[in-house]
Amino acid sequence: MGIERILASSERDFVAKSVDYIEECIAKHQSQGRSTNFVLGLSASNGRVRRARQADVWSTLAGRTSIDWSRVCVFLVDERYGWHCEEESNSFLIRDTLIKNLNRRSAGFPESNLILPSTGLDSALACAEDYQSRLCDMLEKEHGPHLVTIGLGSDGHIASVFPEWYKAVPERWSTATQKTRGVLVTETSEFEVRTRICVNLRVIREASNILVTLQEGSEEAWTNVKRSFDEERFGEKRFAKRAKVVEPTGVVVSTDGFLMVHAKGRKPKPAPKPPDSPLHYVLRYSNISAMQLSLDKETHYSFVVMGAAGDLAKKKTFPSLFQLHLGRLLPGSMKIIGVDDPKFHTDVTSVSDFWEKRLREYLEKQKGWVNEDVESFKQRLHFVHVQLDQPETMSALDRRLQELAEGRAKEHRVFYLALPPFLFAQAVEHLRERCWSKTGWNRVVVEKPFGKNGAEAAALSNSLKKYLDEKEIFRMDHYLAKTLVLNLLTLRFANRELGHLFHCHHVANVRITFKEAIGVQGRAGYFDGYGIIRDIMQNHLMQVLTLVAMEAPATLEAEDVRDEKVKVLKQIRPIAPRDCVIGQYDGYQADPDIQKINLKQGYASRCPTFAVAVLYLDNERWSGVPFIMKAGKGLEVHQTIVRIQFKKAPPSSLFGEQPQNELVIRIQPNEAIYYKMLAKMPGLTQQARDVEQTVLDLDLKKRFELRRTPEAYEKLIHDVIQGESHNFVRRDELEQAWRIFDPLLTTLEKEEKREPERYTLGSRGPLKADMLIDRMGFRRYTVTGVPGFAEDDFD
Ligand SMILES: NC(=O)C1=CN([C@@H]2O[C@H](COP(=O)(O)OP(=O)(O)OC[C@H]3O[C@@H](n4cnc5c(N)ncnc54)[C@H](OP(=O)(O)O)[C@@H]3O)[C@@H](O)[C@H]2O)C=CC1
Ligand SMILES: O=C1O[C@H](COP(=O)(O)O)[C@@H](O)[C@H](O)[C@H]1O
Repeated sequence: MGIERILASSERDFVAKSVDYIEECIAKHQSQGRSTNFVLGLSASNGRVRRARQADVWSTLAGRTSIDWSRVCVFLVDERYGWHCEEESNSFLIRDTLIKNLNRRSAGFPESNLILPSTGLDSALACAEDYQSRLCDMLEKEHGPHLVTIGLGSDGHIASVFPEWYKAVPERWSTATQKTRGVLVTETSEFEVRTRICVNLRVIREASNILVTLQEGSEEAWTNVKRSFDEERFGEKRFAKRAKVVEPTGVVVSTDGFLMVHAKGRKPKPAPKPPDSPLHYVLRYSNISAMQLSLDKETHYSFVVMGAAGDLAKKKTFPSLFQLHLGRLLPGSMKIIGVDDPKFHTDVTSVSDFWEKRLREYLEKQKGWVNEDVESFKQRLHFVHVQLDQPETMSALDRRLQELAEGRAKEHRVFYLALPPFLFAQAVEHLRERCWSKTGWNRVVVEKPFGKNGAEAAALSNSLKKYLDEKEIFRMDHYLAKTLVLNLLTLRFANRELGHLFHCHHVANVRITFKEAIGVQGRAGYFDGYGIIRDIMQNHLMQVLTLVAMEAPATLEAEDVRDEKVKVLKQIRPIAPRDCVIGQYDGYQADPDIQKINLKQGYASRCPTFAVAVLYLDNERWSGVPFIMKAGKGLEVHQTIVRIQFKKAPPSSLFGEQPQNELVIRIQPNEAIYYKMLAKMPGLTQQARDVEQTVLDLDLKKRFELRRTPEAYEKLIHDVIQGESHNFVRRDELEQAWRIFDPLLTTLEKEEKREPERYTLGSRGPLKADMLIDRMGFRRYTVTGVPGFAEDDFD
């Protein structure tokens, strides 16, 4: 009886050490040439963070090839009963991780060796009885369990034996500790699923090995179990005497961070009353290995959000940080510090204001968390006031960050500027002078807009350059982290044959289209100063175009990818004003913010909420192929699509007049790649008329069984912390993008003062835009392959 304690220094280490432990137990059993199967009892955890950790352990375990999986039986230590969402059950988690991965690599695990409760049965009792009979037969036959994994809860519970449940009714404790193996129906008010199916403590304590994971929040429960256990075994005096050199449980610290057990002692006396944790009871009979995630004592991370009380921070930055927290993707020792100026946001004066008035609404909208997840996220959060016109407040921020680092040797800092661009330079100057870590790296994230034209962007870059090295600047364009934008290089260069189709030999035109159904509500003030060309085309769509058109980079390293992007950008001609149509939706002028602007400037806003522009690349690959960019707000749908329309076969070719093939990459919503191509319809004849356009379809959600695709902001924030800069915009990319758009913007705004075409809110945009697209040679084929044109069916 005793405890071996295993300390893991990071999430990755936790998973590796847990899997190593389980693998070792199984390998030892199997190498002894026993005739019985190894019986592994698994329990899941509550809360998204812990379940994600569990899922990682089980998926990784499935990859261990030293295990003979045909000789392993797996059962569930506990399950939620009456949970109507199947995906949240523990059985689903096992199937979705361990079993799925074992099957994927044909590891020979027999389905009959998986024993799970049937929660579809009519009552919890019937479920428990049924499970007990199947489980106990297996345990009897295999002389198991050989290993049981359990977590310790903050209330001291293990598996689904909750102190509140057995303390409420005295007989329940004897049921939980009955002399024969059994399955219980228990209850908890702690978690969203109250009724539980759980093996009794006899099953757990009979296991040859028990692995207890001590998760966030269970430290106190763990200390209490140890204390009362030691008092029972050694008495208080012995406890005090031994405490100096050896932990009271008999645990000796070894230099590699593992704690080894040398517990010896008397026979335990039966507990007079139910203990505060069932773990106490199990400990009296079993050897236990306790796995604990300990915080990194060397390195501290601060993620500082400047402008934390603003719109971007609450809508994008903090929800993404929360998701990363839920996915265990933030370093354990990372603190998140919201920083704002009390002059601008007088309602936020403390961290609790910040939580209540800014974050709560947006974070609680996210799915799949439980209170523990929110509480552990809150532990990371701090709020500090800084006034950029009072630099000493920046020094106070520095002192606060040092305090939070608690004397760790290395301190890394991310400064995320969720600020208007006119404040970037001032903020960076003060940060660099007063708030720069001297013991670790510093990174600054800036958000678009990067100026209103090339000259402004260059001035901004120059002022940042005064204080920062280019590798310390992370210019964010969130389109670069959308799942299918990230996929573009893979699609083109991993599929070599497909890559060859991206060439003027085959392509008639390329369309890159962004449509938003909403207008500029709430952002009119900002938007009117920029317009759709600067807001969407010059950055987001230009980045997409670059990835569609560029040559293969030498490697996937950041600088190689960005070098190649700059190369193709340099080959793009500035847009000719005749190749552009702009529009504004009806009702834009009625926005109260726009009316104020109109009054001030003395004329009705000419800001485009819609634009189509045609770009040409002067290089071997793309010569003569029009790239048609379209972006609009207040349109008929919300979607972003890249459509590569291939050349038409000659009229007298084998199959006559046929629609053009298209490769479509739907970036959002519902990420998909589909290829509209020709096929012969089933039937006896084989004529040109039997050919029809059909679709080869890759729906990413269905194909990869994705339950949730990460938000682009999550990916980019994670990249910043990792120091991965390939999805951020380099200064020269930005300069090139402005070179392409600057002449067009000058002509539209200063020379022609062009009035935008009006279009109905919720329509496809102005007719003139379709006429331009038609002139560029794009032909629309309906789903059945019939050509169509806007004039015929304009809505
Ligand atoms: N995996 C999947 O999920 C798949 C889904 N589909 C769905 O099937 C439907 C048809 O797909 P698809 O054939 O690719 O796309 P559409 O027929 O919807 O659009 C094809 C092209 O025609 C243009 N267009 C549409 N309406 C008009 C119009 N009235 N006048 C002029 N041009 C027009 C569009 O341009 P513009 O962008 O300017 O409107 C677009 O570029 C879509 O809803 C698509 O999502 C199809 C295949 C696979
Ligand atoms: O950067 C911007 O992007 C959003 C659209 O982003 P998405 O990820 O929802 O496609 C747009 O609404 C906004 O005007 C623009 O500034």
